[in-house]
Amino acid sequence: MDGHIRFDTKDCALLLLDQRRLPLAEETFACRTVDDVVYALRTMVVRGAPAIGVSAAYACRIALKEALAAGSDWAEALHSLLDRLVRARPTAVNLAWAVNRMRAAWKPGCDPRDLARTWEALALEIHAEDVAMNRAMGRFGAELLDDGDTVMTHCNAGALATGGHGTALGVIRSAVEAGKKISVIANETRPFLQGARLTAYELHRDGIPVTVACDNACSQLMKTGRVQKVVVGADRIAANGDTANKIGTSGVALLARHYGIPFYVAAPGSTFDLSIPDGSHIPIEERTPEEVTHAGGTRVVPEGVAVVNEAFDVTESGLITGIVTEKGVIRPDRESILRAMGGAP
Ligand SMILES: CSC[C@H]1O[C@H](OP(=O)(O)O)[C@H](O)[C@@H]1O
Repeated sequence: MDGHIRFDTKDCALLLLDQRRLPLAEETFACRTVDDVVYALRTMVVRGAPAIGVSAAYACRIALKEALAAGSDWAEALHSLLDRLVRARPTAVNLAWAVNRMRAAWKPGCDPRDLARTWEALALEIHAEDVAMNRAMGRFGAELLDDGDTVMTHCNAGALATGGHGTALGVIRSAVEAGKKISVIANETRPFLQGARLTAYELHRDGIPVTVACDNACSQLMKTGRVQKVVVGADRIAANGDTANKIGTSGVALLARHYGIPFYVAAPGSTFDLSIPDGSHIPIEERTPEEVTHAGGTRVVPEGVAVVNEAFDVTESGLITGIVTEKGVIRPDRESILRAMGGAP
């Protein structure tokens, strides 16, 4: 699964596989303005913390083209456009991480043509790095899985959520590549159904056995011995290991602890936010009520009834068995994280 995030240099366009349409249709959504990219991020044409970061890196090149239309004030206009990209989604730290990395490569007073070349190369580098990190993570994580395991996942932390290969699904793919027989239970993950639509789509294409389960089946599946491991992705990991991920993840972690099932988080270094001491500081995105009031375009909640649609929750580090990173599997505690991630900012 690759090619879901592409940049057309000639057209200066970010080409995205439209994840809102999967699994029924494989359609490309073309972004030629920052407005297009912000729309794509907010409506989850592209989603998944690392994929959001990679897309934003390419989008900086679009922002530069747009800013140059402002003439002599192009630098000020560009900073404003980059700020709009960062504000598109608040929880996944990879978005700000990628844009900040692009900004750091922008030498004040440089010729915009040089900046365009620098940014195009850097965005490609960020994309390639993400895939390489996922493969390194996969190798480390695959050692945690045993032949014959059924692994529960939540949401989609696959190739579609990253630059390629995936984080949680990257661990599973690498275990299969190493010859282990792995099956997956993919929690459907209401309300956007990333598990039912995207994880199932990815693994079915790969020939990896996958069963979709209702989110509320989790306890029953664990209690009856049908889950040996849990591996999930992450959107932001605080310095103490508290981890923000798709809503419902903390409940899965609590149930895994109750039933004595190892619970792993797989995430690259770009997902760690060492500037915050614990998960209470992680902003939680509130999404549109329509994602809850409607299913498949049909209203399922009576008009006038309130809904809550927080897109993420935070799993306390004490519920996490280990964090799989490109640098190895680390304990979810401040000392281990700072040692692995090179110290506090
Ligand atoms: C590879 S981590 C992907 C991470 O992002 C997802 O959120 P969303 O689909 O809203 O972007 C979910 O939390 C995944 O675990």
